[in-house]
Amino acid sequence: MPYKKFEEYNIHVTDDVKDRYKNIITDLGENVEREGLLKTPERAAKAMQFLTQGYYQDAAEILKSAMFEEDYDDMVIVKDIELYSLCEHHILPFFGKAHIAYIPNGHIVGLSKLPRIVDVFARRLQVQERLTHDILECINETLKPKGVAVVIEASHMCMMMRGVQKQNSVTTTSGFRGQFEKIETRNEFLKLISSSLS
Ligand SMILES: Nc1nc2c(ncn2[C@@H]2O[C@H](COP(=O)(O)OP(=O)(O)OP(=O)(O)O)[C@@H](O)[C@H]2O)c(=O)[nH]1
Ligand SMILES: [Zn+2]
Repeated sequence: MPYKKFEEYNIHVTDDVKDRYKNIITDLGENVEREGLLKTPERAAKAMQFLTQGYYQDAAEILKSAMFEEDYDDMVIVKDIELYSLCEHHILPFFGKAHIAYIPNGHIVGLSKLPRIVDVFARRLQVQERLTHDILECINETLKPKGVAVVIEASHMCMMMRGVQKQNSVTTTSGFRGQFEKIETRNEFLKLISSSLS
């Protein structure tokens, strides 16, 4: 998908999405003309566009914008990165934490860029497994580190508010590339994030 600024996309899509929300709310049995709902289609359209803005952002460009030459070749971990995404099956939220580690290979990356790319991939219709791999592969292909690891723990509203209605289940997904495929390196990472794991 071509990269387009969120603001550009925002302007021309809002009216179409707003009209569709009007129809959905009416079909659900509500009166869209009552005072409390008058602005709801527009608010919902803006909220949904915000939550899916990742389609119009380029995660690799974000990483490339802050890569610095550096000899450091030990593990770098950013843990407890909160994330909010939408499950592609029900368009209901899933939310939790991402933990990311990499071992530099001549370049380090600006730390804030890791949470930023989590948001880029989370703000799309997702499954947790693909979200995990999107983040992993983006770092692997762009930064070309000696190793990269991503762990995501999340709760899915589609399993809480409806369906199976389980309030306490947490889903963990993980991906490991390069040196993290070695058990000792992987274990060191898991130990360092263990206080954050549920
Ligand atoms: N693997 C995976 N499954 C997910 C994710 N988010 C939601 N799901 C599941 O997607 C599945 C869709 O299954 P279906 O049987 O087609 O849908 P459903 O009838 O609404 O299923 P129930 O949720 O069991 O009521 C469900 O089992 C959800 O729990 C995710 O991120 N990863
Ligand atoms: Zn779901």
